[in-house]
Amino acid sequence: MSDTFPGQAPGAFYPRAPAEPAKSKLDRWIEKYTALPRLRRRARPKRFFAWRVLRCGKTLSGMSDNRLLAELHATAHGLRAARAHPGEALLVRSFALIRECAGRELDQRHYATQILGARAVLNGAVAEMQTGEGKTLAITLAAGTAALAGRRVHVITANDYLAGRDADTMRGLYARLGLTCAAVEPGCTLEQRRAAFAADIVYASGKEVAFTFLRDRVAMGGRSGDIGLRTRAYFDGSGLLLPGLQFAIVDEIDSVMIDEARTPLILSVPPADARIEAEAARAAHAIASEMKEGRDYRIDRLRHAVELNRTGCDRLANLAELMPDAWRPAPIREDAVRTAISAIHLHRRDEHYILREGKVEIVDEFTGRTMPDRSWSAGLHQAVEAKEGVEITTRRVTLAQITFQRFFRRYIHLGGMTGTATEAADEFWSVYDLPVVRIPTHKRSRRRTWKTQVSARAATKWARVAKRAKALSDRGRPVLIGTRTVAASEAASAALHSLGVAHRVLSAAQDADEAAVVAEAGRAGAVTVATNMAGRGTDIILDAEARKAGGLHVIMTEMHSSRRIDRQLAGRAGRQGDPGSAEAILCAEDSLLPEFGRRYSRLIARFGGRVVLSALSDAQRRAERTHVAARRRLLELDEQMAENLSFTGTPE
Ligand SMILES: Nc1ncnc2c1ncn2[C@@H]1O[C@H](COP(=O)(O)OP(=O)(O)OP(=O)(O)O)[C@@H](O)[C@H]1O
Repeated sequence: MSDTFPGQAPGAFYPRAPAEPAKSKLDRWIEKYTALPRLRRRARPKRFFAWRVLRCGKTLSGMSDNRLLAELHATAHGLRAARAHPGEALLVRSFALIRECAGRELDQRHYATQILGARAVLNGAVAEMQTGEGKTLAITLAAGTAALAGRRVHVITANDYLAGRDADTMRGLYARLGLTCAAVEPGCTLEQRRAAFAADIVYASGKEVAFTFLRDRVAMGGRSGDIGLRTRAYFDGSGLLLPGLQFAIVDEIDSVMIDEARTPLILSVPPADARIEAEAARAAHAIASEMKEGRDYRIDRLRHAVELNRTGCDRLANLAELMPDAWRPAPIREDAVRTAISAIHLHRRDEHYILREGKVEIVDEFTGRTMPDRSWSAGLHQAVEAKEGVEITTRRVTLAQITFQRFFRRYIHLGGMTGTATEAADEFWSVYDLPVVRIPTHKRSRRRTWKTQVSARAATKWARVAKRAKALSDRGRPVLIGTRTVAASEAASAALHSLGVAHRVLSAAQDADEAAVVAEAGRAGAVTVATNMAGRGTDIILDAEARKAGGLHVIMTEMHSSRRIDRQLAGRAGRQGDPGSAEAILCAEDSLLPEFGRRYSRLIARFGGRVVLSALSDAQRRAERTHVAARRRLLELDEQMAENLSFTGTPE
């Protein structure tokens, strides 16, 4: 089956895939047995292809830089002429040239497995390459080839830090290929953003590109057809920031396109009457603080919902004059107070959010990072601000919104890589039409998984964690302690202090010197406490002494709400055939349990570790199912909204 990589809508002003209506269940079912196997076959590892690239590389290694450049020009010309079906020989040539340039520029030549991964991406698949297999370098083969063929490539990373880091590392290689490369920094001006997106290869987080696309959609002002856009560009400059959505390669694709896909992206502006909004949020908070759980309201922690009872509603009716006029009608005041109660009881500081310079910043559960430019919707953000007594920001007016699911489907070509795709293979297919293929590892993994320890109380857990870290660090092994929240990082840090273990902490609250902390985490005897920030994409490089002592040991101190995140954290150890180990030290008070079944956490604590472990695993599976259902609901709503809008004449 021949290789193919589209990405170009010939001659389009703003190339992007059409917004297709949702497929019926029957269509999906038929495609699962017809299209999916075909796509998988096309992308699956073909060792002969890798062998041809390596062999071609031998002929290139003796060439001068100038001769190599001439070869590159000829290959780029061939790729452009071939359009969507370049043929295997051209791809082999292009891969071998990029590989040779990487050898000269970075002193790293792609391994056969990286060649297979990149080929899968070019063929529109998700390549599952184990953690530490070198996806960052593998992506350069796919991105470089697509850019040489004239496509505008977006390499989407899991966060802004990785976008900057990867662009900086690979810029020299791309320059050798005659290609420009840029990273999009959050908070940059529109001009800087436009300049960055003009590069051949752009590294950016998914959120940055999606927001830029939303801005463009607003700027298009309903003209999304080619002629409309060209006419507008002719009269007043295009004003658009992106050169369309041609070719995306998504690193850590499950994090970007699945975990982050639970909330829609919203482009918004502040409203006119900000002062009254703030007054209402403060009044609702004051009333909510007077009310009592059980007497006035009930909290369903499983569903994250608050219900006012009769007494609560009556009490609120008596206090209604504290609210501004517009908030006095019963449904509105009740909604505001329910939100305030939820802010008080269901949203915890240093877990769901942190306070930085008087501002509430949401902490993303999956990445452990703060999301300074995001806010909770429906007044919740303001309610949390009122609870914290900080300045209340205004609820913003929505200009445009899109879900990640619908955004990524607008790319003409889509492919990606991750270490953890299998668990989400069904979702990749049903939502994005992406098959998943497994790529073999370069070297056999030497990572050992130790037996999980479970205790009843959190205090015992932290003491065990600190003891383990001390014992290993004394033997010269670096230790990474993975936590789920900022508060847990503090607990781990206190336990380490009590045993006199020197360590560093990396969390959403202290992310300024991330690169420096990561750089030191692989030194012999180093102990690092980190939230999920270090759980994905982070490359902890061991020094010789640490390698000799047995490599990095990862301690997971809590299960996450998805098995993929646990696997990513363990994957910091034993990379590229290095020695290493990972273990979980858990307890019955871990927050995964209260979130999904606090009712029985005390009960199971009385039983042994096996019961707690199976309750935790059960809670994890339940959390996964809840999240899948939430994403499906969000997508259905979004598709419905898009259909209604197109019915009323707005096609995007
Ligand atoms: N071909 C190569 N030759 C030598 N070193 C390599 C090669 N490819 C990758 N590496 C090194 O392997 C390490 C791991 O690479 P990288 O961080 O890209 O892995 P990854 O697959 O993205 O891991 P994760 O899934 O954890 O994000 C890096 O230190 C990188 O420099």
